Amino acid sequence: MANSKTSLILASQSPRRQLLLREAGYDVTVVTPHPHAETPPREDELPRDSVLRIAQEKAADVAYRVENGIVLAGDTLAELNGQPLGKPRDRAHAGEILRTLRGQDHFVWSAICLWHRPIDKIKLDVDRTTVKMANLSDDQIEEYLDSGLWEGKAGAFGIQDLTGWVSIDEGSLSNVVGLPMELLERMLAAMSEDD
Ligand SMILES: Cc1cn([C@H]2C[C@H](O)[C@@H](COP(=O)(O)OP(=O)(O)OP(=O)(O)O)O2)c(=O)[nH]c1=O
Repeated sequence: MANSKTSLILASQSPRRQLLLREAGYDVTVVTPHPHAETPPREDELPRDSVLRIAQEKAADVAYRVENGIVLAGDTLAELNGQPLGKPRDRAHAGEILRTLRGQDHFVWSAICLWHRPIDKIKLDVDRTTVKMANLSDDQIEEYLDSGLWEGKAGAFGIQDLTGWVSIDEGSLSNVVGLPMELLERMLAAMSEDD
């Protein structure tokens, strides 16, 4: 269970992952993975497999720089009809993604990799949430693009920014924000049971 004594080394520059962990009472130290640690989703790879692979790449990059403790890395992608939707390149790309997603049920996948140093025990798992985006008007999309809040977010949106416009059909909210907290608790429990 999460408690104030659980210490994690967060292999992520994501402020949202950090906040979710701190709000849940974890003691967090951040060590950012090198940008080259992560290789982008491949064309022949399912979104589920991409997030699992990339979460492990980020964890590995930090694990080799840490002597002791549990390293945590995550990765998040949206998926529409089998196609991965990552972070937008720029405003125009964000608009294109949002026009594709509006009115659609789609998935958000987040993977977690836990890497226990120095024994190098690794746990890797993934969660999926089904998300519905309202049929946003062009004006609503422009308003959101003007806010700049789409930057750095998979699927070009933050469910936390679009209250009332995006809802969850099934699954975890924290998974959409980038770190499925329920899955994390189960993985940490499984890791300590193995000891
Ligand atoms: C779909 C969705 C994504 N996101 C965010 C979560 C992730 O931070 C981001 C996807 O990018 P990621 O590559 O998973 O993570 P990151 O680049 O932010 O951080 P790092 O690689 O250092 O771990 O999109 C939201 O905040 N809200 C949402 O509704």
